[in-house]
Amino acid sequence: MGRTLAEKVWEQHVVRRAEGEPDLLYIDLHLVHEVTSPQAFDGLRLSGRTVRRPDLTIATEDHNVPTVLGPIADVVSRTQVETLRKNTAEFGIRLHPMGDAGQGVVHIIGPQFGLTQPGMTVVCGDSHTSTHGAFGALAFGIGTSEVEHVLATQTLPAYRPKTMAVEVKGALPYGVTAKDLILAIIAQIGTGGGQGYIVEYRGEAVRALSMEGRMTVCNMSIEAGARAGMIAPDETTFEYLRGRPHAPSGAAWDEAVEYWKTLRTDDDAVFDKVVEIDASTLTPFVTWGTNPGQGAPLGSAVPSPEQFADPVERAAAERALDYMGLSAGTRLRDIQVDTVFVGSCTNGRLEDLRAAAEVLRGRTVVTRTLIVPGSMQVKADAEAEGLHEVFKAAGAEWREAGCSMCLGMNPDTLKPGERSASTSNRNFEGRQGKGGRTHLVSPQVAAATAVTGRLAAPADL
Ligand SMILES: CC(C)[C@H](C(=O)O)[C@@H](O)C(=O)O
Ligand code: SF4
Repeated sequence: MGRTLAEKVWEQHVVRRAEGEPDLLYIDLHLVHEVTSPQAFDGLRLSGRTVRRPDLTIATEDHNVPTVLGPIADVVSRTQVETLRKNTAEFGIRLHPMGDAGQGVVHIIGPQFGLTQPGMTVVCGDSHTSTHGAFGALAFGIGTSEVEHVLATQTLPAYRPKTMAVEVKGALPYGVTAKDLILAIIAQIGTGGGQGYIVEYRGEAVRALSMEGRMTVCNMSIEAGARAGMIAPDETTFEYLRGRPHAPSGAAWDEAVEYWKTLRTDDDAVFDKVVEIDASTLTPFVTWGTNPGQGAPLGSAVPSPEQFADPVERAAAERALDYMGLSAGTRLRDIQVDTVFVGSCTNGRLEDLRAAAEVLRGRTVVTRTLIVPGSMQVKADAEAEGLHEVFKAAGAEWREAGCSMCLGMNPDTLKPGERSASTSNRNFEGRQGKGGRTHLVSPQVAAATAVTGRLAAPADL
């Protein structure tokens, strides 16, 4: 019987298998940031161990960094960052600190450097590691004790998840983006729908996505509860990787591409579960609730909890409406926001900033609008194209790279009761600051919303 992409990459990395035990997987790339690594390094020190492969380990400062130049005011944040600096120096790990040209959100810099490659196993103490699956890598988030295990041994014990295919038929209509697609997928399968599975996104609409769009989709796999998300590598992948600092070159490149081409699900392979979605029916999608599955087309209204047959979902909707300060039947386009955030590892890449700039060019924002590049390289690239001038002329704030308002671990937060349209991936209660209310949207919708002050698509302008 044929094998799925996930099975192929998994099998390629098993270094030890025993009945009734998790497989021991070899890890090709270990990404590290300041939040989930301190105890892991402490553990190494306590047991007198070293880092097995510092050359396969790379660290960056992203969650706690302010996005305006200057020192870190918050003591906890500053300590985390200083601790990462000490740890990486002591254990010989490459670090991209604040202000460094290579610094950025961990899931943006891996692909940007060409470190993330098809067929690899990639881990990080961070749930959105699933982003790297866009390259046909098997990439997942791990806990702090697992971070320690990988640092010490470059391996990870893991049980093999089941496989799920998300078949996206048809083509995305004009103006409908990768973000809308993944929000629609999560609304369909639910935040627990992917639990226990590695999801492979397939089909015409997925093949048509750019690498950046594919990363947006895979990034949010975790929001459907999946262990990982993957997309088979193809010409789009190879073109993205060609010439990047860590991509193979010369004869090694040709060899790598030959191998990468084998990384696809065999025609006779069987998935444990198959979900279908028709891309041609989709429109811009936004969330109204407090989990990423509580979303709906922008053209619809806030649902009434009674619409949910499942009692758990109904109760969740009730609570969400209460927290969000929304009432059933309100048109989503009538929801007024006071803050717009374009950024994060979901939508903080150059293509996202271009999309936002296209909408904001020659227009003026009426909300507080933060445009935060996902990395310093993205910032440099955007500035080389003059995008920062477009943002500034529109009245938006152009910031330094970091996780920023994706989560309240740095100075960029919402105040209680404030409402944002955010290109990030989580709309949990308090995620962007205590009492803050988050609507997840695409960069295009974010920019249009900044112009009108209400949830809007570019076509509304
Ligand atoms: C802080 C970190 C552990 C966390 C994660 O695991 O995803 C963060 O990146 C997030 O997006 O919530
Ligand atoms: S940008 Fe957001 S989702 Fe991504 S790593 Fe940072 S906090 Fe997590």
